[in-house]
Amino acid sequence: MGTKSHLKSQSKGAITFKIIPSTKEETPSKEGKIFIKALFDYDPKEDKAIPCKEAGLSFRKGDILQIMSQDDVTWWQAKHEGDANPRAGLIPSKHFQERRLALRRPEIVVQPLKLSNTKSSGFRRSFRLSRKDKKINKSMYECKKSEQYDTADVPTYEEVTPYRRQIHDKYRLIVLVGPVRVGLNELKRKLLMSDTQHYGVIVPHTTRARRSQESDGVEYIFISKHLFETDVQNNKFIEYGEYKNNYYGTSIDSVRSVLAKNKVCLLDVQPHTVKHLRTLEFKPYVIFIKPPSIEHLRETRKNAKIISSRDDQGTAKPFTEEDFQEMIKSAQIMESQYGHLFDKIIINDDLTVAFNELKTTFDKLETDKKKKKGNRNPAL
Ligand SMILES: Nc1ncnc2c1ncn2[C@@H]1O[C@H](COP(=O)(O)OP(=O)(O)OP(=O)(O)O)[C@@H](O)[C@H]1O
Repeated sequence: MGTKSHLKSQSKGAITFKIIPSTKEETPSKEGKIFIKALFDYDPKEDKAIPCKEAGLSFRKGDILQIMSQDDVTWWQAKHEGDANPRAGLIPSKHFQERRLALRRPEIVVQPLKLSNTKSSGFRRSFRLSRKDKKINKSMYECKKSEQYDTADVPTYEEVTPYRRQIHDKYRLIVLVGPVRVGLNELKRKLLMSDTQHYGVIVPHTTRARRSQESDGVEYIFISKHLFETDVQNNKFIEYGEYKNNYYGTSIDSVRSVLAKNKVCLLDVQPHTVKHLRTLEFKPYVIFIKPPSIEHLRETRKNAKIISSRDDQGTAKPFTEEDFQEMIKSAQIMESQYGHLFDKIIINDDLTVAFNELKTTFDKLETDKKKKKGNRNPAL
């Protein structure tokens, strides 16, 4: 969608962040330590190529590893972050892992997701309905190079740097991703209601006519088609789409304005958009909301109603078996294609349990920071 160049040019907002040259994997960080986030699961016992299985270090997708040596081009030495044991284990180097995964690629059959774009009419309902209508660890690490995923088709490792929010820093952006109808809006609404001062959502732009009960800048920011198209040209939108001859979009500035109010900005986007948001300015914490098994969907959603995506008047209908199957299939595709971008996965089975897990995740991030910094400032 081309928001990247714009986002890049705006990334100066981060004060404490240091970029390292993107081509030098071996460049040590300021403290002389290199940390990487694993983007795949690794078990040395399953690896036929490793020279000594006992010397290997197993890890899971999402683990943070500290690199101890990159002297060998094929096998790096690493240990789990925070592990007091000084003994490092062998892990495949980025180059080696990329090469062998690329060779294995034909086996992986991943269907491209049908994603909303300029001409799409099937984008999330939340895009079209105003939010007002619907009442509403451990140490943290963040990406060092927002460009990495653009170049690396094969997810292996991503270099990260310890995340320390400074007192005057804004909150990180919270990005929620999930298949259509999994319950993103419901969870967002509950979060907003739980603390309206702390959480915020963006006001989307639209070119549709304002209705009598609506106010500009509240339900939507109403703009002309011409201006919308100019803004698209200028990469001002994170996502946009067309529905019934009108444009709807989420602008980058609308995210900034929520963060400027010192609120946690809750934003739901298509998964392919996440990589454009992974900038030094936003440092998004990405949560994938996943459906439970089909049996649990049948059980939990038996009284739930969905609003038809083809109907702007809000007509509700019950979930069908097809809706459930689609949700599960779409979640599988999302996870296999974009799983390496998710910081956390929450299963929306029982709504209250999912909400509490979401809340605990945020609270934990904040509590950890408060403890570390010894002050009362919330930090996400
Ligand atoms: N855990 C749950 N248990 C029961 N019902 C749920 C649960 N989560 C969501 N729902 C219900 O499912 C329906 C769809 O949820 P919601 O509108 O939040 O989904 P969404 O992912 O935001 O949809 P869209 O993609 O259309 O924007 C709503 O009626 C909601 O109340």
